[in-house]
Amino acid sequence: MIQRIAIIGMGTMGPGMAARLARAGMQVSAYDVAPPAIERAQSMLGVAETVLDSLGIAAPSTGSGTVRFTNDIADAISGADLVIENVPENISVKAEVYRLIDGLVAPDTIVASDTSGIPITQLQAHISNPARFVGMHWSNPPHIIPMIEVIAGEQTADETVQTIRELIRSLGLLPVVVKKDVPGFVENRVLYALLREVVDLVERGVIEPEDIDTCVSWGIGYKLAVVGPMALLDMAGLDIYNSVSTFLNSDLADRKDVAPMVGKKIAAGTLGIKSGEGIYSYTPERIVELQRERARKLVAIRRILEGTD
Ligand SMILES: NC(=O)C1=CN([C@@H]2O[C@H](COP(=O)(O)OP(=O)(O)OC[C@H]3O[C@@H](n4cnc5c(N)ncnc54)[C@H](O)[C@@H]3O)[C@@H](O)[C@H]2O)C=CC1
Ligand SMILES: Cc1ncc(C(=O)O)c(C(=O)O)c1O
Repeated sequence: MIQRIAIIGMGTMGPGMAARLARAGMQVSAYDVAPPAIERAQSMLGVAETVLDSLGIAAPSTGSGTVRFTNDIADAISGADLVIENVPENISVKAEVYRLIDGLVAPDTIVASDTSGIPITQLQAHISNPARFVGMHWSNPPHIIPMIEVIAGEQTADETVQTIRELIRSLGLLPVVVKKDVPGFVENRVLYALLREVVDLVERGVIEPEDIDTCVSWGIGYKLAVVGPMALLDMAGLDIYNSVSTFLNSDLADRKDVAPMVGKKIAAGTLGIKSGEGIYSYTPERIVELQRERARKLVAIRRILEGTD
């Protein structure tokens, strides 16, 4: 049974994951190579805990369920039943972390990666016990979004997939097992198809960013939270889908590279919220306000969808 979990990498995703796992009674140890990241993660943990309170996900009454920060990877991993690698989406950075983990874990410890879409088969080539290596892809913000993808690589044992699936279920979350180790898995294949199209539409001057956000959030986004895309096909009618696809599919964005608009913004140092400007501009006050407002709305919607409101 999984009780002790080490998270390696405490940037954007780590603190929310740690908070959520601790609420389920897990003993979490949290490590990052960068001391400022640990400092930031400590305050982000507090924010995530407040959101979990508002979701009604109470801390265990038994005194279990803690998050312990450490700047020593051996200390973080010692005694862990599960190690979740959560470092940047770069195969050589991840491989170097697996090399370190390899020398520290017990033979039966499961090592999971929160990769957004690097095939698990590629990642597990860098670890000496690939049968115990699995993809565990959380969605951002991880303390609020209940769905987690579970992905086996070619060498992952079925038992490893089942253990992680059961762990996610025991947290009260929704595991989705992806049956083939395709790049991007499923969530990001769907998201990136949408992102490629919206960036293309803005780049071609078809629509302004604010208007496409309204169109997607209040049109398909709002609807998809209630009616999944396969169910939506039935709601619209397969004959309609067939008619529209006949003229539309060949006109959809299909570029293989990344749109120039994105490269230009990155070259100018405008990366989004983290640099104060991206598609939109953000003041520090606006960032705090947006984070609060988004968490509040996501919590409210989730409670309604779960029927708890
Ligand atoms: N940002 C997002 O929306 C999502 C990201 N992911 C995936 O999760 C993983 C982490 O992503 P983020 O949290 O966004 O990245 P991030 O860049 O915000 O944080 C990564 C953290 O890893 C630390 N780090 C770097 N090298 C390290 C090492 N050798 N040992 C320990 N720590 C190290 C960095 O100091 C940083 O704090 C990536 O694989 C990413 O693709 C998955 C779901 C959503
Ligand atoms: C833009 C973007 N890219 C990747 C991910 C991910 O799931 O890995 C997300 C996310 O929201 O979680 C994302 O927004």
